[in-house]
Amino acid sequence: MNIRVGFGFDVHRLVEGRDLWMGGIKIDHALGLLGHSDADVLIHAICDALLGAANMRDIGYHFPDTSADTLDIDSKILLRKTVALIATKGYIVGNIDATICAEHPKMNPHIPTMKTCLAETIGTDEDNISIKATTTERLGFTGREEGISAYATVLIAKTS
Ligand SMILES: Nc1ccn([C@@H]2O[C@H](COP(=O)(O)O)[C@@H](O)[C@H]2O)c(=O)n1
Ligand SMILES: C[C@@]1(CO)OP(=O)(O)OP(=O)(O)OC[C@H]1O
Repeated sequence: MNIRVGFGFDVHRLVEGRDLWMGGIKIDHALGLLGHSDADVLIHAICDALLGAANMRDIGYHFPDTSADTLDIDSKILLRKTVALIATKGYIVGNIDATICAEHPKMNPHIPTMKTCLAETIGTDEDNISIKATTTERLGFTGREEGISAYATVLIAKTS
């Protein structure tokens, strides 16, 4: 079996007047992430990791932030399209391990729902999706609550 690893990283700025989308779900919070899309930073990191694993460039290459087609788009659509892109090279998602860096809100209560949502979106078992969260101990831009970042590592596999 041909397996490959990929890594993704993304950052979005926290602002007033936007919804906070994370891992495909809307989380109740005073601030939301700014972006051309819904700015779901976790999904964007996962898309980049999948594309990197398949050596297929990155999310902005396939879904430009200059396009009207991606304005305010639900990032679950981008994730579904990314899974379809790697499938053109014969790859399926093996497993995903991701970390969200956010001072607030607490992600832990939402992680089971995010896992269910992402597993459905990708078409894989929930056990293949690990999501973790950490503060940065009030240090840096995430610690000052100016933004949220996310990291993702993935394994993809070609079964034939
Ligand atoms: N936005 C966050 C950040 C952290 N968590 C959970 O709290 C634990 C402790 O965080 P530290 O940054 O102090 O290590 C962490 O391991 C997570 O379980 C969270 O849910 N949401
Ligand atoms: C997702 C896209 C496309 O809507 O835009 P943003 O929501 O701004 O997100 P980013 O992580 O900067 O990169 C990729 C983009 O092209």
